[in-house]
Formats: sequence, C-alpha cells, structure tokens
Amino acid sequence: MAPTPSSSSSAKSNQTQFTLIKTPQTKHRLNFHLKPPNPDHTPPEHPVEVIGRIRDHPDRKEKPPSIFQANPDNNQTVRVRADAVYRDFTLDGVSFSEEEGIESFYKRFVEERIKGVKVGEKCTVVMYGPTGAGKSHTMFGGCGGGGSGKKEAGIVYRSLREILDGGVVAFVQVTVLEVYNEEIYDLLSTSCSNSLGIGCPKGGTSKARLEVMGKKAKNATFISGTDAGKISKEIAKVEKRRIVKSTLCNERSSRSHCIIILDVPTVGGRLMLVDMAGSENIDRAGQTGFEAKMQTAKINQGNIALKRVVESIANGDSHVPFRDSKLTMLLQDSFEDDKSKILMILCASPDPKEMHKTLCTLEYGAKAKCIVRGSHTPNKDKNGGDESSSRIAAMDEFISKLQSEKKQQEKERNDAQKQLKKKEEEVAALRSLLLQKEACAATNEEEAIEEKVNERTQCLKAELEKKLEECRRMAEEFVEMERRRMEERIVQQQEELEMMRRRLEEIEVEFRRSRGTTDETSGFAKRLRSLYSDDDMVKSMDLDMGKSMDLDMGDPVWGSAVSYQPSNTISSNLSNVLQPKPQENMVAQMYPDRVCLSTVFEEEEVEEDEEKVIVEDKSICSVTTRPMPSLNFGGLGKENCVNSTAGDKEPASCRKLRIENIFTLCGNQRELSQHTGKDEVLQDKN
Ligand SMILES: Nc1ncnc2c1ncn2[C@@H]1O[C@H](COP(=O)(O)OP(=O)(O)OP(=O)(O)O)[C@@H](O)[C@H]1O
Repeated sequence: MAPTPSSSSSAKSNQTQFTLIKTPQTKHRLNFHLKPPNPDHTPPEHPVEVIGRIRDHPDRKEKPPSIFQANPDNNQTVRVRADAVYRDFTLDGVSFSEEEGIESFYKRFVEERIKGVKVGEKCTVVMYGPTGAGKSHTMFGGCGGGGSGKKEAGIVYRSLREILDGGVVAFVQVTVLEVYNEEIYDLLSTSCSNSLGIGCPKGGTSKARLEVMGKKAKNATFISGTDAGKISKEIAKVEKRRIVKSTLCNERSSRSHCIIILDVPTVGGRLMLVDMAGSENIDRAGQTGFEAKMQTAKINQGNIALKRVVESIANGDSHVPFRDSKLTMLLQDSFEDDKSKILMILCASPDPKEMHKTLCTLEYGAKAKCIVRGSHTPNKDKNGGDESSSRIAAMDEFISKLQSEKKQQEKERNDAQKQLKKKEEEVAALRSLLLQKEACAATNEEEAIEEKVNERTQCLKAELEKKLEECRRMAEEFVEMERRRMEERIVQQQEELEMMRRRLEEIEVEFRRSRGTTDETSGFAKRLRSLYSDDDMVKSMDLDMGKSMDLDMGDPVWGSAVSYQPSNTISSNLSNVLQPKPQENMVAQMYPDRVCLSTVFEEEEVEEDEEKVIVEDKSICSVTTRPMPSLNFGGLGKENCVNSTAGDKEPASCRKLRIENIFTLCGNQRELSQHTGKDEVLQDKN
C-alpha cells in the first residue's frame, strides 16, 4: 500500500502562484511543478486530488459483504479488508454512494473546482476505475444514488448549471469527444443544424474522426450557449452515441473514453470532464474473437498510458509519455498547465469478487496523489532554489509517513501475536478440559453399561424365577391331573376285576352245576371270593396307588419306569406284570419294595389274551374240581397266600402277593394251568 500525504487542504490553496516553465525536452510542455522557494517548509502542492467513490448495489436483493471499511474518525482513509488482512488507503476523500447521493458528492468534492473554472481556472475531472464501478453513473447521472431511488443528474449537468446559472460569464462552448480504438471522434458532428449556435467545422460529418493538433483535437465541433438546460439536453443526446457494448462485467459498458470540454472563453476557464472506459481484464470482460480482444486492448492502452503518465510525473522522470495514447495527448495540458488541477475520482465496487481491480485502482490513485507540482523541472533562476527540494521534501514526508505506518503495523502485528498466543493458550486449556471431559464421559459410559447389565441380569433373573414358578405350577397341575387319571384308571380296573370275579363265579357255578354239586361254600370260587373281597381289593389298590403316587415325577428312573397307559383289558396289564420289561427289572432291583405297573397297548395281543382267558378259564375250572390247598407259582417264586388270608402276620407282602396272584389268574392262565396240571399229576401220583 502506498499511503500518500494528504493534500486536500493544499489543493484548495492558491493555484495561480505557479509559473509556466518550459522543459529542455519539449518546448511546448507546460509545467505545473515548481513552487516558490520553500523556506518555511510548507507542504508541497499536489495538483492531483484523489477521491474514492464506492458504488452501491441497490438493484441486488442480497448484497455481498463489503470489502470496504470506513474510518469514522477520518473520512480520508478507507480500509480494504479480506478476512484477517487489510490495507489502508489515504486519499483526499472517500464517499460511499450508499450513504451519499451524487448531489452531495458533487457539493463536497466538485463544486469548489467548478467555481474556480468560472473565474478562469482550469480543471480536469477524470473518472477512473474498473468496468461497472459506476464511472458513467457518477459522470452522467442515474437512479438510486444515496438510497433516494430517484434519477439524479451527474457531474456533467451539475457543472454546466453551476457555470451558467447566476454567473456573470453566462456563456460556454462545449465539445464532446470520444476516444475509441485509439481514434478521436467528434460526437457533436451530426448536430450541426440546430438553433443552439453550434459551430461546425468545415465538412463536418456524422461522428467525424478528428486529428490531434498539439494537445487539442483539430476541427472539433462545439456547442455554445447560455442555457444550461438546452445544452444539457444536447449533451444527453450525444452521450447516447457513445459506443457501448454488453460485457460480462457491465450490461452497457462504455467501450470508449468520453471527454466533454467546457470552455469559458470570457475568463479563460476550462473544465474537462473525462469518463474513461473501464480498465478491464480481457478474459473477465468475456470478449472473444480477435477484434474484440484488440478493442479491449486498445481501451486498456488509454488507461495504461494515463497510468504511466501519472507514474512518471510522480517519479519526476525527465520524460513523461503523453504521446503514448490519444487520451493522454488530449490530457497533456491538464497535467502540465500550472493553472490546471486534476480531480481524479476513483470508482470502486464493494464486491469481494472485484477485490483485485479495486486494489489496483486505489494503488493507482495513491500514486497519482504523490505528484507534486514542479518537481521534475529545474528552475533555479526563477525561484532561486533547488527545484528538486520540494520533491525531496515530499518524498521525505512520504517516507516518514510510510515509516510511521510501518511502526503502526508492527505494533498491530505484535498485538495480534500476543492475542494469538493468548488464544492458543486458551485453546490448549480448552483442549485439556475437553480431554478430561471425554475421559469422564468414558467412565460414566462404563458405569452406565454396568448398570444396564445389572438391570438386565435382574430382569432376566426375575423372568427365570417366574418361568420356574410357572414350570413348578405346571408340574403340580400335571401330577394332579395324572393322579386323577390314575384314580379313574384304578376305578376302571376295579370294575374290570369285579366283572372278572363275577365271571369266575359264573364259571364256577356252571362248573359245579355240570358236576351236580350245589355247595357254594366250598371250592375255588368261594375261596377266591373270601380272599379277594371288595375291601381287600380296594385296600390293595390304594396301597399300590399310594406307592405309585409317591414316586417323584421328576425322577428319571421312576418317571420312565412307571407309565400308565390306557388299556382296554386287565389281561394285558397282568401279562406285563408277569413279564416285566428290562427297565422295570432295573427299577425292581433298585426299589424292591415298590410295585411297578406297566401296560402296553396292543390291540391284537388284547384280543389274543381275551381268547386265552376264555380257553384257559375252562382249564382252571377243571383244575379247581380238586382240592387246592395252595397256589404256588414257581415262576413268580412266591408263597401262596390263600391259606394265610385269615392271618395278619404279613399283611403288606400278602396283599402284594394277592394282587399278583389275581393278575396271574386273570392274565396268565397258561402258566396257571401248567402249574395246576403239575399239581394234578402230583395228586394223581399221591
Ligand atoms: N452508485 C450507484 N448506485 C446505483 N447504481 C449504480 C451506481 N454505480 C453504478 N451503478 C449502475 O451500475 C451499472 C454500471 O455502472 P456504470 O455504467 O456507471 O459503470 P462504468 O464504470 O461506467 O462501467 P464501464 O467502464 O463498463 O462503462 C449501471 O447500470 C449503473 O446505473
């Protein structure tokens, strides 16, 4: 950044005290550089005053954040900020169009100059800046200035009114030129036949091309008059004849530099208003094709040439390249005439996308602000001093300003570093706090997980207990149900036994009848009846039942050994008892005092057994015709208990034997008949 010494106050100082000096290089060159000897070290005069005009975007709904930052304490500085970095520019004034319309801007920065023209001064107002930054808007006027929304007149029309209205001069000559493609055109050349007292050059044609003679356009058309309104209308008309083109940067971009020259012949005053074409990047302007690119390059040529002129004057070069472009040729007087002042209005956009161009524009303005009058032409004779002293003084001032700014920046940098260090410490502290918090959170998480596991375990335990309780209840229900079923079964078996007993009795009766005896008190049937009376049977069954029911249902041995299955006949039970299965044998060995009842449901066997009962009943009948002192079933290995029914010595074992005998009688007649057959043989032998 190149901050420049302020010159706003000096700019307003007396401008008529400088003398015209011709340089050795060019005899026509007007010098405005030397100032009188400076014994009291008054600041050098800067003929170029630089004002920043920051445009607004009233048409945009969402405005981008501005890169500009105004300094409330100093309206001559402006800060361009990009994130953490910034650059300060010191100009002669800064105006934000958002806050200040064209009228106010004109009054603050231009009006004074125009008043000078009215009294014979020369002034050049140059609009400089990238395309779309608002140069034409400020120069010719437009809508939306200062947020008012109404159309505002630009500097051209205000200046004209200022010169003509209420002034003693009340007469101007106006020339409107266009510099396009490094050619000068006369925009007024078609307006020859109106009533405004327009002076046309001979052979004036529509938009005539003009030659430069010296530092002026030769044969340029002019309009003269005293009516500001009429002249303004004419200017507005010809302004529209400027070459414009739509580019990516500006819908109606001026492709040419426009120069409006207002001469006040009565006092010798002159006002040049220059609306430059936008300084632009060829690629960004979206120009394609050779011709378009050439055009943009030529536009830039004018801008670049003006830049070089400013730089070389500021640097005190012996040669200033005015002839590098048509524009600078026409502006040469403005720079060299010591009565001339230049007001450079830098137009810039607050859009961050335009940052680079904005910085270039402001840098250029800052450079222009460094120009000091008379710095590059020796004039010892006239001024009695070293002509470079003022330039050196200006440079010293500039250097000291730079140094103080550097110091300020260093201080700011140190402050920023301190703040950064502090922030880093804060960040480190926060980071360690975060780590602690994370560790704490991890522990809490573990605890929470443990708590959850415990909860789940408790829950599962409760569920398990509930399930166990349910199983227990079901087991009890099952046992109860089985008990009832067994009781029913016993009742059924008792009925069957009763039936069999009756059947036996009938058989016996039949048998007796067939033998011709009627003694019911003797014989096999009687003994059976006495042996197995109802009470005894019930007792026996109860006894067996009790033992059976005492079995643990959960015991795998008893659970599998004792199985009550529905049986249609008692004979099947009996046969099973007499022929125990291996499992039952095992149980019997383990629990010798327990009775195992086992039935097998076999339809065919049952039928067979029934037949056997019928067949073998007969054999039993035939056997019982003889006295039968005892029934000894060798296969069972048991004592005949028939004779001991009266005795009560061994009731439990007797009862068991009796049951077995009954089963044997009913279910295994074959074996019985075999035994009885043997007995008969023995008796016969005896
Ligand atoms: N301060 C402002 N307030 C409102 N609108 C503006 C302002 N400045 C510029 N504009 C609008 O922006 C558009 C471009 O502005 P303008 O033509 O003045 O730019 P320029 O710098 O002359 O561009 P170029 O160099 O391409 O001619 C125009 O439509 C204009 O009305």
